[in-house]
Amino acid sequence: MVRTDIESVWILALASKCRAFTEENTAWSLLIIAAAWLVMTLIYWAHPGGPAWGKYRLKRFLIASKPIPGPRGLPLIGSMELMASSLAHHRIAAAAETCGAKRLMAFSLGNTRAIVTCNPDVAREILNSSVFADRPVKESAYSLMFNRAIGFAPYGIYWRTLRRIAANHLFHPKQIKSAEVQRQAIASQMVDIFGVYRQNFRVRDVLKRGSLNNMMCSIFGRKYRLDSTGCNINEVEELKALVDEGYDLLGKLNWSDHLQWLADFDPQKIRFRCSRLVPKVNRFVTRIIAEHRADTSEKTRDFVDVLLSLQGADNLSDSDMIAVLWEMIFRGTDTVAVLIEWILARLVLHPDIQSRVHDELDKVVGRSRAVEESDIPEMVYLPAVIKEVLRLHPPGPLLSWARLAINDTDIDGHHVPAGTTAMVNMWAITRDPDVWADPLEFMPERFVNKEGDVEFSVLGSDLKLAPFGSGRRTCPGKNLALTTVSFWVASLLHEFDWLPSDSNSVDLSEVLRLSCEMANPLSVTVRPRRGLDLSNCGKSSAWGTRFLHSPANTSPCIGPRKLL
Ligand code: HEM
Repeated sequence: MVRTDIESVWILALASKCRAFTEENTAWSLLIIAAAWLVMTLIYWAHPGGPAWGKYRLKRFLIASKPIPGPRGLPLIGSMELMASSLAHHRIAAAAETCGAKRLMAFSLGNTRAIVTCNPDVAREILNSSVFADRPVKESAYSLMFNRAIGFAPYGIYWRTLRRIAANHLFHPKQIKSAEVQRQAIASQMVDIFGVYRQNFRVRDVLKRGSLNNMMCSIFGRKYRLDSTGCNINEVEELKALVDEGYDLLGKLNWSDHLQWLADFDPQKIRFRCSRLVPKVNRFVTRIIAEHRADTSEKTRDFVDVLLSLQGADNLSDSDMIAVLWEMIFRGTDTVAVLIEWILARLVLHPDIQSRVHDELDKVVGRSRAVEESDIPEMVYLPAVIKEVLRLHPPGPLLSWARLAINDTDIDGHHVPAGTTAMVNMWAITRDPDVWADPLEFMPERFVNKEGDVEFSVLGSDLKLAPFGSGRRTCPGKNLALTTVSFWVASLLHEFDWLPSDSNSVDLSEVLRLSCEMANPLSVTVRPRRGLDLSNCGKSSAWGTRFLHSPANTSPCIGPRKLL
């Protein structure tokens, strides 16, 4: 230390003697440094794909090898505007078209190198490659502890253990089947609520609440009624607020993730909001875990019980358990509700298709009873409708969360370095006329098999339509999601004719948050098909109005549903 100080003094003394540090020299030096920096910034930026790609390739002298085509964007920040949009999937598709890079496009998000494909063959190469088994972790995901949950956990033993536990318990076909009773109860409550309200109402809040209650029951063993009656009302409201806030934070493009020099300033207040949310989530989930530990009675096992019973290497710390449980609530809630809203919107918009679903329900179920889950495998047209909606309105148009290259690799003949973020634009693939005939037409028939045809699977084997992703990190909740969506849609369709509301026609505009939702929530009128007796519910109850237009906070009168 002393030596360094003495050396510095000598250098300064010499420099002053040499007159190297005159004001003029310093100004020139700064100017030269600034000019050099500007030139380098422009050189990096001039590279196809923008500054992050230019920096990587020029520093490694990869000038001769074929670059991946892509937009340059702006110096320093690259193409942040592509992802900052609420229609990122549209913008990326348009940019790929413009650059002639539908197979593979490179772009820069600040310092982050990204690639995206709008082609099913290249999508398969990316998603099924072991190199892309990791995920880029956003600051918000770290702050919300999601790096310890399945979706953001780094590829490795911990992630594999979590997937195995979830597959053996939460997503096991037996477990999915055993939750049928709860799905039935929620479907019945939804029918009651829609039957009360009947005219010109929004479906979204009820669907989201139903979906949340369903996950709360499977994960935490908590049974809430959709009308929020009883002492749980505060807990439901608290939970909903926590989920909404987390959803908003994870769905935002955080500029600090890609421009590290911004991180200290937290310009979008994302770190600040995460730091306020985490203790609330911890308190909420810790309370439920403690109640499970204290409860020694015989009851149906939920996912908390499963995690608490794990022994040896599988045993999770409390904080890891909180992350895993919280993620499941999170992932399982909105995706399902968003998809059902799109399905209902399409059926309102296409009454001819709706009446074909009704005909099928009448044939398979008959009007004398409600739908049961065992009816669904007998149906052909309803699954085709659901697939067609997944094609035109995939809830994760960019497959929700991107993948990260663990090692250097080659994709579609191009060198892709480790640390590159990879995305699949499933929305663009499913609307590509080279992949689907009449891609913009809503035609469920395309999924109705003719004699001898193999049924089209949306579970990830065919990348022409893989709304749940594919490969190692494919969605583990896909069977649970499809079971829930099919049953609830069948129940809602069996009970009602779905018509547009008087004031709002169906608007198919989209907004991409964490999932891709209808920008203008669906508003409908329903007409009972099976003669529901809802007389004891009071059609104009104040509750009905409040629940369907704002968060529920009063106790409604929901009577038992009777068949006339
Ligand atoms: C319509 C409903 C759903 C859709 C469209 C959907 C879609 C997706 C997609 C596209 C991915 C990324 C896959 C990939 O990278 O290849 C994903 C991952 C995931 N999903 Fe789903 N999902 C749905 C429902 C659910 C449900 C109900 C759950 C759980 C309760 C769930 C839990 C997860 C988890 C934990 C991951 C991360 C997997 C990993 O990284 O290993 N999802 N989902």
